[in-house]
Amino acid sequence: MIELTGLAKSYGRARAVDGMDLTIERGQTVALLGPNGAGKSTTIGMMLGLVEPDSGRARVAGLDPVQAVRQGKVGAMLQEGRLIERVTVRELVGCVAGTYPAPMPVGHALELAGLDGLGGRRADRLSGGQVQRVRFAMALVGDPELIVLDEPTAALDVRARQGFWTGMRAFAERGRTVLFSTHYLEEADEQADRVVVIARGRVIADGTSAEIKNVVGGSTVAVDMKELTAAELAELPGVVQVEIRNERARLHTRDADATVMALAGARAVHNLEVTGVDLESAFLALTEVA
Ligand SMILES: Nc1ncnc2c1ncn2[C@@H]1O[C@H](COP(=O)(O)OP(=O)(O)OP(=O)(O)O)[C@@H](O)[C@H]1O
Repeated sequence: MIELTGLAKSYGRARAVDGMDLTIERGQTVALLGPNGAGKSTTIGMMLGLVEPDSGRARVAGLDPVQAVRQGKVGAMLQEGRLIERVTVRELVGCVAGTYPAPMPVGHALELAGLDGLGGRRADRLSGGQVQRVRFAMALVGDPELIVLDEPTAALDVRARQGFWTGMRAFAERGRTVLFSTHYLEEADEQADRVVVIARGRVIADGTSAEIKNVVGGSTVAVDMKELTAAELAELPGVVQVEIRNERARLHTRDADATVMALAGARAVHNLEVTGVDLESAFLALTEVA
């Protein structure tokens, strides 16, 4: 659905996107995760044909991004953009629907975006969170093959955020492709099939959130020390570091399953505890070393 090859864009001396290669299959929900200034918005801008790359190529649904947008294959929700004044929410969303070849009924888009009851409200008399939902309805009303959302939940409170993701999942379940950028690691973890971490304009990690966690720290396996010495524990499969405190060993491992199996083989499982690295630590470690 999306194919970026060697995509690059600089603003003066700042290299916003620095040779981005990324392929996203149809039907995937992908999070683009990265710190401020990582290049997420610039990448999205190039995918939508809004930003001209210096080099490399972006293809969307096999087309040049501008063509893909013109043919109604893409819906987008960008970070800024005021709504047109003096029209109702339903009129506004209906107007956007009219620019797509096969839109969904406006009422359905309003429902997915959590706007039922607000269709008759003037678009310039809404709260920040409601505006955000109207922009979501505008992005999905065309029933596009791909929806691209740049930090979609930035202005939403916890409840509105939950509502937003319910609507987004319902949309994704129609077999649609979703790409969203976020700083919220929990969102990437919970909502995406795949997490692409970018820093300094490059992809630095790409996989399921479980895989991303594994790349960095894997897990910690703790056991009471009995049968094995510290040196023997350090030799177990997956183990990268051993800490011993009060007769208890904490093994940092890249493969908790293999480590635990080996411990079991040595009959050295006593008070076993396995903890995973959370995505937050994985993300920080990745973006620091990038
Ligand atoms: N129009 C512009 N003019 C000059 N520099 C820009 C412009 N847009 C982006 N940049 C620079 O390019 C880099 C990448 O910015 P971009 O907005 O793509 O990152 P981002 O990951 O979306 O950040 P954020 O999470 O803060 O929105 C930053 O260093 C930014 O200052």
